[in-house]
Amino acid sequence: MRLGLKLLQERATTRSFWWPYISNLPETFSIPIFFPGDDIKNLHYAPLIHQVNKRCRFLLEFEKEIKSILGNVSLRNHPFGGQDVNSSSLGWAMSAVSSRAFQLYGEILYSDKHKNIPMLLPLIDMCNHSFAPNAQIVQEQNMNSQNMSIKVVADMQIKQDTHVLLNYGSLSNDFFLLDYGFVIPSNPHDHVELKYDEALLDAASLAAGVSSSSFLSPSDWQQDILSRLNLRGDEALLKVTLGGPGLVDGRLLAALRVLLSSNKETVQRHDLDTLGSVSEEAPLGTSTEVAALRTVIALCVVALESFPTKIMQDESILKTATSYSTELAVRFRMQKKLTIIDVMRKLTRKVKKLSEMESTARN
Ligand SMILES: C[S@@+](CC[C@H](N)C(=O)[O-])C[C@H]1O[C@@H](n2cnc3c(N)ncnc32)[C@H](O)[C@@H]1O
Repeated sequence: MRLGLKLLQERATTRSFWWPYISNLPETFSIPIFFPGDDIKNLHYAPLIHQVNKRCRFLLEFEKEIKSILGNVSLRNHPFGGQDVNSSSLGWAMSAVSSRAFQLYGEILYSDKHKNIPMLLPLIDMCNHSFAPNAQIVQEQNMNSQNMSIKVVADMQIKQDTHVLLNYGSLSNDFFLLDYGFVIPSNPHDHVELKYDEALLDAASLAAGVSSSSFLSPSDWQQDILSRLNLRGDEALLKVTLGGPGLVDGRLLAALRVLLSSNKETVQRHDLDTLGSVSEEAPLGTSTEVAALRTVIALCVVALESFPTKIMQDESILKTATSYSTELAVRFRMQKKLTIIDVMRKLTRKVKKLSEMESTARN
């Protein structure tokens, strides 16, 4: 927000050096803090709605704080030239920074870790995002150096009239929408958040035709592993994800494999990383693996059903959507559902392969 305040200050400064840049910034941003209430609801995804509301509350609180600080400041000492600073101008500044600033490295903190500093880079910030970029930002020397330079370096020959594209980072659609106001179709880094809940796992495994009493009453050794996975105890972190490069949250997969295995010795032969890796082929045996993956598929069905609309309905809403914020909200929730379906497809393929292996071994 500090950079946002600086931007507001320069915007209020007569003959600011930065005026040519500031006057070319967008006047409005299509990010969810500016969506009408109905389109925030239209996101249909509680974790993002929570983040949007949190940012809106922050802006309102910040407005109050700034107004109380600036209330008695004389015009001569006013940092914004007497201009009103309210949640709307603060929201503009926050959006300008979140959608255009790049994280560059500042001084070294310890070993080779740098403190990241957001910086607005006129001209460079004209480049759009792509996961298949044709250029990258190269920073030479850190921020405190006299010789610091920031360049856009092409990774390949870029033809005339072709967009110069940078990779903004391996971000989920939550961040792309929240900070930049767009959604990437088939984003390999998109995921869906779920709450790890043993009653939900029990219901999902029943629906998947997998029977185990361990979900509601795990044995002591299973509880011990769940604690090591940070899924039990007062400080437990119950947020798990489906999708993204790992396909299934390693902690969720490890928990399912462990809860569905009755063989303590086999489980204890593996470390937590192996237990949670989806690329690890059936570390606890084929039948445990099939049961674990079927339970995840059933969890996917539960997650899909928690959305109030189906993809087909979303598609027809998109055909008639009258505002850009409605379109973005619907595209966002559609991508979440497609992410879940992609996980289901990939896991179903794995289950099929494992089941074939199991029946070959039996015959
Ligand atoms: C750093 S600016 C890039 C330049 C911007 N297109 C402009 O004309 O000023 C970031 C903004 O560009 C747009 N943008 C960047 N990459 C995009 C993409 N892949 N799809 C849709 N919009 C994108 C979004 O509005 C985002 O907030």
